Amino acid sequence: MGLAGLDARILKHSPLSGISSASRRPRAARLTPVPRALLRSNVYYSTAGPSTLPFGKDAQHLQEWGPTSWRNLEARQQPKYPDHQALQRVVEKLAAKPPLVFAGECRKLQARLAKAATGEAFILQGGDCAESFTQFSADRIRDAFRVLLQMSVVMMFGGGVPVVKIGRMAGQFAKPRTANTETIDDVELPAYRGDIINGAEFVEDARVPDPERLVEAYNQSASTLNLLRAFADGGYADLKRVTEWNLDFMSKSDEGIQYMELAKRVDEAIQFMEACGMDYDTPIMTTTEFFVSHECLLMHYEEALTRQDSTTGLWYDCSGHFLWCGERTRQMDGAHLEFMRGIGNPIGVKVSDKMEPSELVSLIQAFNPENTPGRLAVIVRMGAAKVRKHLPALLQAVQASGQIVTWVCDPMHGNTESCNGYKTRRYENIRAEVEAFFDVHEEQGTVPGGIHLEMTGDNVTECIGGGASIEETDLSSRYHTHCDPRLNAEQALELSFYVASRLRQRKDRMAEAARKGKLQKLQLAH
Ligand SMILES: O=C[C@H](O)[C@H](O)COP(=O)(O)O
Ligand SMILES: C=C(OP(=O)(O)O)C(=O)O
Repeated sequence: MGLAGLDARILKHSPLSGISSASRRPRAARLTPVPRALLRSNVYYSTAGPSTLPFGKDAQHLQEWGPTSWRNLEARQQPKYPDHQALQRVVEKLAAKPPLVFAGECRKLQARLAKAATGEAFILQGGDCAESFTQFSADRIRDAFRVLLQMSVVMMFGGGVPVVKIGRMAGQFAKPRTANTETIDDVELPAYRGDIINGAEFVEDARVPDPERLVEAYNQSASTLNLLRAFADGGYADLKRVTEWNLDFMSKSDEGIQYMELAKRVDEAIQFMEACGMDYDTPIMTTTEFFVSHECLLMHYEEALTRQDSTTGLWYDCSGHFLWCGERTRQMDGAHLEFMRGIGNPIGVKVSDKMEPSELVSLIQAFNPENTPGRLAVIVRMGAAKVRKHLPALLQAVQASGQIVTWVCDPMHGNTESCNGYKTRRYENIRAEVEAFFDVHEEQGTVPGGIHLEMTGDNVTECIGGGASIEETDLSSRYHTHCDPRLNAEQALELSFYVASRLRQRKDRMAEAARKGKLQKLQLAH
């Protein structure tokens, strides 16, 4: 968003055909105040920049592609709707609705992701595991947005790089499941697959997939986006409000206090720059860019929101700026890959330890045949120990093939465990995976480009540990997620301080390498 310089294209509706049947942790390193870095870190946001096209209009792979070509292939993790005509009516209705995002915004995000691939920016992607109809409220959206803003300030100020903010919001409704059914007390029902598909209550009626839910998800996404755009552009994200973003329940926590110290330094830096004569009232300082993303899972929803950009002729899935392909649906011959390879949005693919290096190279080739920087993020989710074991070979294979991708760490999905009947994750394991991710990149000379988190601005007790000291026995107290456990605001902020310290180290190393390179050149010249 950050609509300054927004290149809003007029989009044509796609010619859709009918539906086929078918305890305390060690503190992060102290951060040094670097006012100039803060200001510099925003510089490239001031211009729209070149619009990176994901592929040429006549790209070979687009010849046989269309928004419906996925239907010829197996689509995993799809609901079985009892009434296909009802589904068809809903898809036609959605196809006539306005796009939620614009092609120009997607291209802008792609340019940001390209920066993250080379270490000139860092991605912060976060939000609910699954958005819910019943928990939808303006306050919850504001609180999630606010924590993401706080985290980005910590990472920008501490790490000295621009942070690209992407919410798992405004469309993150559909969930892939390990099992098709759920059994409680000998009663077996279809699994809950996200509010866009069926209801979470453990009763038979709720679990029947209902196509009308696609419309409700679209409407909720439109309202969420509307609010997010207002927060991003309407004064809430003004850097002068940096000290006001702390959530009330965090004001006395270690993370809240550490954040306030940092925020005051940012505030002083702004005052200093103003005293120097800087004109504060520019969009760079008073607004922010914010993008939205979700898993590209429910194919009929994605197809219905796919539109052709009239200026470039390319197709964009206008349900969100960034879409990712999940670990369970990334088969080379599957419908999800087929659909995603043709859309112009920047995309991601989740990768576990099951991925072989050669398979990853083929997958990247399929998703990004023209090797466009920023087009593809590889989101690694393996668990800390597995990252150290398996990631080096993946990095080496991709490097050897010359492929440009943005490497992102999802430290949530490889660390899920069961405790007292709850699905949970331990903060220490999450942090260990982030640490391993940075370490391995450092060893391999590659670039850690971002972090992907299931998190919330709420004071929930779903993940164990961290400075918040949530214990196993606390899980029952505020466990609100409909699917997977999320970091609460305090835990998420704590993690951002750790990431900031690693970004700072990375920046210092890059500066040192550049200095040595210059010195070497000078020595060679004499
Ligand atoms: O969020 C991701 C998946 O939907 C989730 O981890 C699957 O969980 P399950 O193994 O309980 O189905
Ligand atoms: C399902 C998800 O992830 P994965 O595909 O990595 O399991 C998710 O991010 O919600």
